[in-house]
Amino acid sequence: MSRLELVEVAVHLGGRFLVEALSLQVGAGELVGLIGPNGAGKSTLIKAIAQLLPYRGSIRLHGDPLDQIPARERARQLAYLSQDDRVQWPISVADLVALGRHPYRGGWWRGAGRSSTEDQHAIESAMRATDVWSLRARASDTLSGGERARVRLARALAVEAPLLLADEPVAALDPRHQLEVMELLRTQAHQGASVIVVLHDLTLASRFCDRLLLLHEGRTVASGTVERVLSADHLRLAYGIGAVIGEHQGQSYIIPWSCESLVSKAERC
Ligand SMILES: Nc1ncnc2c1ncn2[C@@H]1O[C@H](COP(=O)(O)OP(=O)(O)OP(=O)(O)O)[C@@H](O)[C@H]1O
Repeated sequence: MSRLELVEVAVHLGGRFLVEALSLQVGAGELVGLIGPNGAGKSTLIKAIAQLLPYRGSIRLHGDPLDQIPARERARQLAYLSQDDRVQWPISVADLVALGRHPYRGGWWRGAGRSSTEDQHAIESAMRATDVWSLRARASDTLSGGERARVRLARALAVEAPLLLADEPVAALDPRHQLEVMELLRTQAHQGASVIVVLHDLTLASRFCDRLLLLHEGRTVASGTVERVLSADHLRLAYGIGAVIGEHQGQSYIIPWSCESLVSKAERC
């Protein structure tokens, strides 16, 4: 059984379908890349899986409908890294990352403030893995964009959830940190997590993901292996680009090269 199973998922908002008839299975140990142009529905789909948007169809985790899993249990099972990187208050980096352990703590009447040895271990190892340990005493609202992105990823990793949903975790990062974060996500998967990552960098998607789902206008254009999804035809269809697709050390790299005429919805159907 797949750990996460989406069947015919649709999100209808603002009078139109933002995601339509989308099915996907993600197993334990898989890193799945969600790609597609701006407005394709990637964040909408991730938010629906995270139960932050109403949807039709079925989303199951370990065979159970996600919307019926009690909120606290769901918060332990599913870590969500949103695209929105605003930090509104001067919370310390360590305290922000520690919020990832909130689902493991009791309510205020059971000593909510106390963190266990496991909590402290999870927080420290997430901060070290994302290279933010040295920032732990800093106020989060004074960080650079890339530092903030890594702190937010640390918070998601601190949950130690079997399902990790990461919406554009490398968008603000320099090339070295991009590679490090992708390695980290792959390590999470190798250690047994199911990871879905939204990416715009097609080479990172190709190098690190086990499978890809290419969305356009809320629909699946292609799904499956990197080779199958990242074809010249699919890139032209979804993004309206011509791309240089090459190979280095046995892996593909993709350089967006030219703007091609966009294929209209009517032509695609
Ligand atoms: N709450 C909403 N109500 C109406 N329309 C929405 C809502 N949220 C998103 N949309 C629209 O749905 C479409 C898909 O948005 P979404 O954020 O999922 O795209 P995306 O693929 O993540 O894009 P990007 O790469 O730009 O982040 C967009 O056209 C967006 O304007």
